[in-house]
Amino acid sequence: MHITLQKSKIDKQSSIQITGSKSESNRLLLLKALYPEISLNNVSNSDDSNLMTKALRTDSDLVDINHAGTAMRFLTAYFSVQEGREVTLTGSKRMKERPIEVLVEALQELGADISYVENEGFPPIKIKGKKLTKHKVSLKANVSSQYISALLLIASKLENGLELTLEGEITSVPYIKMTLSLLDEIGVESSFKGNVITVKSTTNNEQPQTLTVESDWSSASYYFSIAAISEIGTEITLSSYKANSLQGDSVLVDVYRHFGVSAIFNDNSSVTLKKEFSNLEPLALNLKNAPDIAQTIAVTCFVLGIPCDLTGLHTLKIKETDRLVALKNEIEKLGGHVKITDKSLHLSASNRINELVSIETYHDHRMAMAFAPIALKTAVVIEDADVVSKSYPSFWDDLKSIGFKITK
Ligand SMILES: O=C(O)C1=C[C@@H](OP(=O)(O)O)[C@@H](O)[C@H](O)C1
Ligand SMILES: C=C(OP(=O)(O)O)C(=O)O
Repeated sequence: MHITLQKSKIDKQSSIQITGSKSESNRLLLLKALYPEISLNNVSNSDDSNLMTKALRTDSDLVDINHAGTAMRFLTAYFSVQEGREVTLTGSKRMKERPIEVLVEALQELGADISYVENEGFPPIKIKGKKLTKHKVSLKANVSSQYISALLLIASKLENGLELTLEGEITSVPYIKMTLSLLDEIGVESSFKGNVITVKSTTNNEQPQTLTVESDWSSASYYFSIAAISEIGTEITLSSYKANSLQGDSVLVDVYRHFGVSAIFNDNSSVTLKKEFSNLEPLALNLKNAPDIAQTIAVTCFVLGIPCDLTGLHTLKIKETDRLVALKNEIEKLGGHVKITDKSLHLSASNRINELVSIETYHDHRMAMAFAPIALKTAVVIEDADVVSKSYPSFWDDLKSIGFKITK
């Protein structure tokens, strides 16, 4: 479904309730499968979390997680320890191009029985669940933190816990810390010192406990962008957010100050974004800790005519699409100038935006959502707009509710 966003102006004051964090939800859903006494509130209604829920419930021997990267990685670890169970874990065409070797090798090192069904190093994989007896393993930490989180999530159920040694520069660190914080919330002890993470074996925390998922900060990024592009004085209130988030993307609060957007927390349950002033200074930012907001920030800069240098983007090439190439292609269609390397993006200042450009989304929810705020300046077409359901199914309805004019 292609949609057209007419040139729009949003309400001076508006509010949006955003669904739970996909990252927190997918971790907690797995932990709930291991510790059934846990109850969850505000679980994400995203496709990726629905697929995770289904995969954890099914007794089929074929599990297809479509485009869901965290589900693919977390379930690889989960099924490895389901004794006596045999599962083939597969996904979309793109998922079959997203590497999983670092995780598979670490699990095999611990004793897991995993084999590749098509191409070495990539899904689909066949897993024969068994008891893992070893408890020490080293793995490369600069490709994806999801491999590390996957191992940590099952660690407390291993006989002797787990000691992970992380090799090389550690990427997306806040996601690893999120995993450890959630383990701590359910009573699993761990430590993260230097490049070594240890998790204690835990069998006795079967106390009933309810955990509330905070809303998704990556989804909030699109409203930071909308606020930055809107008139001074515009306010958007987002729920349910807290100042002390487990999600690294909450760094948006600091990043968007550059664009004159303030973020004030109200009673630890919502945050109000307000466009306070304009600032056209160039932006330089390393996003290795928050890769999912790179597209949002690049588009905000382009629309405002602000040059930017974004670095630390080495993981973007193996996400839903090669996000560096996708950003360059689409910003250039709109009239911008972008240079990319394998890990950085440079955007030059520009002062015009081509009208009614059709934005290709490459099966990537974040391409669709990041480019939507363009409509505050000029009409734009978003191709395959339903891709947003991967993380934020009601995105287009929510934009309409604050004043965006959207037609099919
Ligand atoms: O653990 C997680 O929930 C995630 C980790 C990040 O991936 P990488 O560690 O591969 O950068 C992020 O991009 C992804 O959207 C979610
Ligand atoms: C990279 C993402 O997700 P995943 O890796 O879980 O597919 C994302 O949501 O931006």
